[in-house]
Amino acid sequence: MHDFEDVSYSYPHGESLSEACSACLCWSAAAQPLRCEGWLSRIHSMKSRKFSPRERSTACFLLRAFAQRASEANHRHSQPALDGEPSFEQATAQCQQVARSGASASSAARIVRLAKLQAGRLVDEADALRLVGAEACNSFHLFDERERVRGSAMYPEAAMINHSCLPNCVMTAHGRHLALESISPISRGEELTYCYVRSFEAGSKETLDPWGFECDCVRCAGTHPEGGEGLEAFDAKHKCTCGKIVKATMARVAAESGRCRCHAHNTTSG
Ligand SMILES: C[S@@+](CC[C@H](N)C(=O)[O-])C[C@H]1O[C@@H](n2cnc3c(N)ncnc32)[C@H](O)[C@@H]1O
Repeated sequence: MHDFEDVSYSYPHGESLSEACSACLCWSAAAQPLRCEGWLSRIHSMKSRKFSPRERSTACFLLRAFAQRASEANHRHSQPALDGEPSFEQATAQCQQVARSGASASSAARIVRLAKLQAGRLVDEADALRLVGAEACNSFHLFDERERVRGSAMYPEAAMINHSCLPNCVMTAHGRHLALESISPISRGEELTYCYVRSFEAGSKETLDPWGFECDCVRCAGTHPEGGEGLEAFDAKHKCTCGKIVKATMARVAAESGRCRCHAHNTTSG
């Protein structure tokens, strides 16, 4: 098991994956925010209500990203703060405080307003959308023992690993640790891949649709050297009854007992 200790960004109190995102802002399925038309007006309309931890963390992430960007680009740094608005440093500190303590409706609204203001001044809308998408696309959910999402974390090394519908690894979360385990022999120099989606429907374009990229893996490109038979053999060996791609032993146990063990496996403490 490999521990990715460098958790550079995390936020507590995530919400259940099964809940639909109320504002289409930040959703586990990555690139969804990128497609959200009129994102800035949506964030604006959030002023009127208390917003969820997921939404809050997106706003916080944006502010931090903008703050970092500003400190890297000195000429931008010289822009004066808008009347009555805090500096980047103050805004970032506020964000962190809100993220730590949980936001009241008014401070949440303020953070959102700040994010919108800073976004408007420092990055264009496309850039802001790209940032939100990148955050969602590159972070991993942390699950509790009942497989509810309790948070998300950015693991920079793990974020470099591409998806495949015919992967040679599986990624599992053990508390705050991610484990990347091989499920088939891997040649030297061969790319490591795992399947991004938890319930995998072979050949279904919709499965990956929310991620916003077109998969070019061997299965999707139709270039498996053994053709359909090779794919069927892989699925028979590695597809759990729940649809997830797992280690062969787990798929076998699920097939024999009729009971999926993915949940237990995912929540085993590392
Ligand atoms: C978590 S990142 C993986 C690392 C990324 N390839 C990089 O170089 O930073 C996810 C992004 O990688 C690309 N990607 C991952 N798997 C892919 C696949 N099977 N086919 C095409 N693009 C893929 C997509 O652009 C996706 O949004």
